[in-house]
Amino acid sequence: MSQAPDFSAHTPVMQQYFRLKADHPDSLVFFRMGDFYEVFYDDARKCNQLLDITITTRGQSGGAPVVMAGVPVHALESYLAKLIKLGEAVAIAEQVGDVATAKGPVERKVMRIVTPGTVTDGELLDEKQDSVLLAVVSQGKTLGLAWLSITAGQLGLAECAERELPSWLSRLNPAEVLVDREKQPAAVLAARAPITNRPGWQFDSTLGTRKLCEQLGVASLQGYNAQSLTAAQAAAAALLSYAEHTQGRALAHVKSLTVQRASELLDLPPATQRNLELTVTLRGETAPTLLSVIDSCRTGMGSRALRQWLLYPKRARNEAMFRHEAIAALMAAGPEPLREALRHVSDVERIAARVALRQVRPRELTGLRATLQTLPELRETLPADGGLLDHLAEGLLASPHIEELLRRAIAEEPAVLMRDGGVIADGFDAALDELRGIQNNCDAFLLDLETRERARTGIANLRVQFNKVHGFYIEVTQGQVDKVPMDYQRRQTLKNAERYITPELKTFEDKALSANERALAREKYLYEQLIDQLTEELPALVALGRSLASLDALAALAERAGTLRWCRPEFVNQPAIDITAGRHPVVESRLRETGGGEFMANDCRLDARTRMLMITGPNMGGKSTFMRQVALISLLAAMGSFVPADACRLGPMDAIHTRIGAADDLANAQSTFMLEMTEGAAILHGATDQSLVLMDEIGRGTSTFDGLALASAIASHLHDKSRSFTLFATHYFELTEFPAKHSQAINCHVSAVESGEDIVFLHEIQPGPASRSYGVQVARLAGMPASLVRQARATLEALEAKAAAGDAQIDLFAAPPPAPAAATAEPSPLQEAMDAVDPDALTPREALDLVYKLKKLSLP
Ligand SMILES: Nc1ncnc2c1ncn2[C@@H]1O[C@H](COP(=O)(O)OP(=O)(O)OP(=O)(O)O)[C@@H](O)[C@H]1O
Repeated sequence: MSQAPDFSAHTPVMQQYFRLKADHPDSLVFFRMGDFYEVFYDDARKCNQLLDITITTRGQSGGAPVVMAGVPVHALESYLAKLIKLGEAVAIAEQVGDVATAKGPVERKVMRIVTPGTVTDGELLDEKQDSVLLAVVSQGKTLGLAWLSITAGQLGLAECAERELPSWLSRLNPAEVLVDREKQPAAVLAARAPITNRPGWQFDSTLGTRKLCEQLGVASLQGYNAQSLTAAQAAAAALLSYAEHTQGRALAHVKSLTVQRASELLDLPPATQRNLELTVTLRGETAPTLLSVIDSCRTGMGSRALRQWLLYPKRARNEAMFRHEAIAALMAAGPEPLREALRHVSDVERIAARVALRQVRPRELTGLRATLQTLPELRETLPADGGLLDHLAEGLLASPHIEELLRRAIAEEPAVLMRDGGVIADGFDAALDELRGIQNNCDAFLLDLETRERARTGIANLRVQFNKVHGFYIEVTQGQVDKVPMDYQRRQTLKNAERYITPELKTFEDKALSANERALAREKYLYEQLIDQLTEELPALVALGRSLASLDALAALAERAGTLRWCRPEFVNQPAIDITAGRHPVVESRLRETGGGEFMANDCRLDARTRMLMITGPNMGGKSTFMRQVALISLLAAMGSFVPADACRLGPMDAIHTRIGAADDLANAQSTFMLEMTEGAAILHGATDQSLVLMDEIGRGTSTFDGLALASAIASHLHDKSRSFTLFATHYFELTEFPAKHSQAINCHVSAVESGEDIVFLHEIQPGPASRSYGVQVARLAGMPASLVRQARATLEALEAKAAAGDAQIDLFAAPPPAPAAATAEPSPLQEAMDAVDPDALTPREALDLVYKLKKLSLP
């Protein structure tokens, strides 16, 4: 047994500090001392580095000076925001005892722990993005995932193989990841989030089932189809324990659970999310991205819903079709009245969470009240669509008496913080009104007393007054002091005046001051009671938040569809990507903003007979833009949005894979070419005949022949084996021969015309291969020196002449040569050992052992 540390050599306050710190070794402990939160020793040094606050030493404790730093109480939130961004956890210890009556140091307690994944303060949160806490645990070959957004009140569960984890991490974008201290899955390191170690015993399936059932108020997880997800349940156990631990209470508002199965979602691997710039640009900015173009939401919760729809599109298309129907109805009615009404709506989703955590502030409740008051008007603006809109309208009905309660209970314009009082409305509570009456009568009493005392003493300029430090007093100027009666007791002497108190005034003072204190205490009590009542209404509040969020997101999509002239996509059951006059939403809006000219719309026609487009044409011609726009249109349709096209018909789709050249992944020590091949390999393994694959200039990272050979082999694989819908952009002219031997591929090119020495891009996709690549012209456009361009042109002509006179072309697409025949009919020991290997199940150590073993077996 480990012994409790001995702090007896320290001062009583520091002993108290060390005890709290021992309970929170992984957090910075902010220790409230009067108007400051102090941090000590190593925490102080860390804060000094991270926050740039001054470090000092003061006094002595345990035989050494106390190293400390402090932040003022009023500035806490801004410091917390910085620390959370840096991935730190902070335990906040408040003074909970009575300073006046405490013997020894006043009692202190950690009241909340703020960590990146569990923050709930509006000031610390991104309005448009949920903060997600994720727990990951491995059970055999399966990883269990459980995640929670405390402010949205939503729990999620999933299970996956280790190699699928990066996809989940990029989708969930967690703010903090919990792992088993003893058994951290290696792939978790791919998360760009702080990792928090938790004890192994907390990752327990049985405990998880129990905690989930308790949380959701159900007897079994069968209703969620989650009863067999033991790994995910184990993760949920640790997740819920940690969330409760940081909040210091149960999470009453978390009542919804979503079980995500990768097989039900349109797969968007990390490379796709990155390359298509869905929520962040390749440079890491939040605009211009697909989300920034479609998000014209009026509320933060609307923006968050839209992000969710974008990143979790379903393969089954019924939900998306309901959204299309709702958008059509909103467009027919005009979405503006609804959007106007949404301007008066507060973030009900987050307010509900803060009610549940008992952190809700008075002004948030007036925001909620105003929202509830606009609901009737908002409902008026909703057209009926016989589906989703009608369903969402029902969600708005849920809470008539909450509005009534808030109207009666909370003042018109309450104080910002409860501690100042002035929050509860007059007329709500008789006892409070009476106490306030005493305070209000104060002025009348003082005036009356002043008149009486002036008459009694004959001092015409005598004044009865109050200040916070000295309380009530009667002030007499120095010249009149000799007229003061015997019962006046001196309270304070000033330069020009004396201040007195009388027994009558003292009695009044006691009554008034205690009334003030009692009124404040009464208000606090009433506020707590109000929160109790609101807690009872949480299911209605949560449902209201969801409905409003969805309505806002739909109204934004309707507004965008109208403003940007988007069309309603149609889903069909046959294989098809049939887009008429499609546009790239982000490039088009950038062109419009910068006055860069009109976007050239293009068609894309793929079906069971034509599955691959071999796209050629000059650099800068618009190949990447075209390919991306096909993917973005498919994704927008799947999430339930209208799409930037004149018409769009889409068959079933299970994934969007992209391989688009990016900068070297130096951080992971991978060369451009290695990355290209790794990503390419992942696509070839994953793509099916229902996948959309974008291949942009694959093979360019190596020598021409290597690159060409690989590119053609990859194209063949996609065409013959995967049979995916493939857009294949290339600079290898040789590949324009590909369609001649592959019946489901056709050539197309982006058009450009030469005018003199210059080149004009038309950005139009035309049938057939490009006639030339115009690389030299593009270099000229880019400002290469004229002499260099002349030299390049001469070299190019020489090369072309040589090629024309040369041998017949090699057949790039000939069937691959047969694999060398096996030496014997029996499999060799080496072959057998290889067959037994399951690469995904190996630890690095086992992999190394295996290499030794194989090496040995391969020796003659
Ligand atoms: N359809 C279009 N209408 C108008 N402008 C376009 C269109 N397509 C592309 N552009 C413009 O041309 C620029 C280059 O397009 P893009 O990057 O798609 O060319 P690319 O052929 O892929 O070039 P590279 O081969 O060098 O990668 C875009 O940034 C955009 O400004």
